[in-house]
Amino acid sequence: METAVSASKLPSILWGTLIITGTVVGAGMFSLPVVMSGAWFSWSSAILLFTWLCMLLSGLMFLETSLHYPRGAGFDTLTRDLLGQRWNVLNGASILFVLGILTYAYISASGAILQHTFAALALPVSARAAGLGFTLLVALFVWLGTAAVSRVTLIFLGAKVITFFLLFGGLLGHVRSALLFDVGGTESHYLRYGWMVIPFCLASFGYHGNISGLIEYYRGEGKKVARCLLLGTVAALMIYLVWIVGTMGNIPRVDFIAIAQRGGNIDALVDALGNLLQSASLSVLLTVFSTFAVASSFLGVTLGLFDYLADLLKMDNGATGRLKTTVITFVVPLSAALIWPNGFLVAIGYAGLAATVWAVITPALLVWRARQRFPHFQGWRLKGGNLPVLLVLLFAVLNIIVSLLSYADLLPVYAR
Ligand SMILES: N[C@@H](Cc1ccccc1)C(=O)O
Repeated sequence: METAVSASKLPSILWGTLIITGTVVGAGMFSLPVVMSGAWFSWSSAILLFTWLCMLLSGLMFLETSLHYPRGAGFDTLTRDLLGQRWNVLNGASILFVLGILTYAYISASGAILQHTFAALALPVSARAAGLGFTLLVALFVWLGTAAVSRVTLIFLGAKVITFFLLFGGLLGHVRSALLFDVGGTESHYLRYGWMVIPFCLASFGYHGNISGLIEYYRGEGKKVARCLLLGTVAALMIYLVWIVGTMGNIPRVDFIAIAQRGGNIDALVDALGNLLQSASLSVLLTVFSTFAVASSFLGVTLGLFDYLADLLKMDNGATGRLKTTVITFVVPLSAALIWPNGFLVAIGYAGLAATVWAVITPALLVWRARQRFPHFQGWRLKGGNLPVLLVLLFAVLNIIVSLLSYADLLPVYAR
């Protein structure tokens, strides 16, 4: 028995770290340079760092709560048991909304980036047609199932990582510190543009749907999972910092106004960078990187939405059942993308607001209730008592206020 246990060793924390980094880094990243252009580099980095801390803490709170329950128990079980059915319905609705609006964002992003790629190959297609075609392809993989998706995702993820390093090696070499610190800028107010950045940073650090899976993967070993959350989010933070240094150190702040006017979508950003770099190989890399980056996260999020809907609607897992679920998964986001192809930035902002419920408030409330209900727990615990819980709740309130003010047009916007 002893040998059997030690023979099946737990997987290395490297894999868990990769899973977390893979989920965290996605569409949100492409919204950052544009929405951060008002607050610019220094303030935006500070806001990014603060958001990272709060999102890591909320993830650890969800982890601590999960350890009181059988392995595999997810948001639904925990929330219903500790916070009641009413909050559980609200929480479920916010999960569904975030996955749905992210699917929309990916369709609009993939249309724009593929149109750009085809144009570079002298093949004119419309963004709508490209988005539609690509979405049907993704839908096919989702219909085929998790095994197909995980293989394709692995290939895309590999391509994404390799092109990221090649590209940013190149981009960082071109960074000019005068641009990064906006030395010649005519405006000295940066912080007032910082508020509206917060929900976008929140969306960019969302990963909380993957924690239950990871607990199962490490067979309830809380300390290992906590390490993966820490390392995985730190890796994402590093990637984001390199990304904003690479973009803000190459594109002058004023140029972002024109990028935002083109809908703030990825193609406009890629265009601006490509023009400034004057390097054909870097432009190609940039296009390849953005295509793979969008494709890999697109598959991950839509598979999440598919599973969630299949479970919610109790759909069967046969070919016809899966086909029905696939249609339900894509029909609303795809129709929205065909009607409004330029809503990428707006969608990420809404995702940030909705994710505040399930990725920030719910984990804080869960851990607070769980500590009352199981006061003598011996397993892994987040240190610091109520202080982190309070910090995370304050962060949630700040996000809600900022989002509402922003929708009421009461916050200064630099580029729109
Ligand atoms: N962090 C992901 C989005 C996401 C949000 C919330 C949960 C899961 C994923 C991105 O940047 O695209």
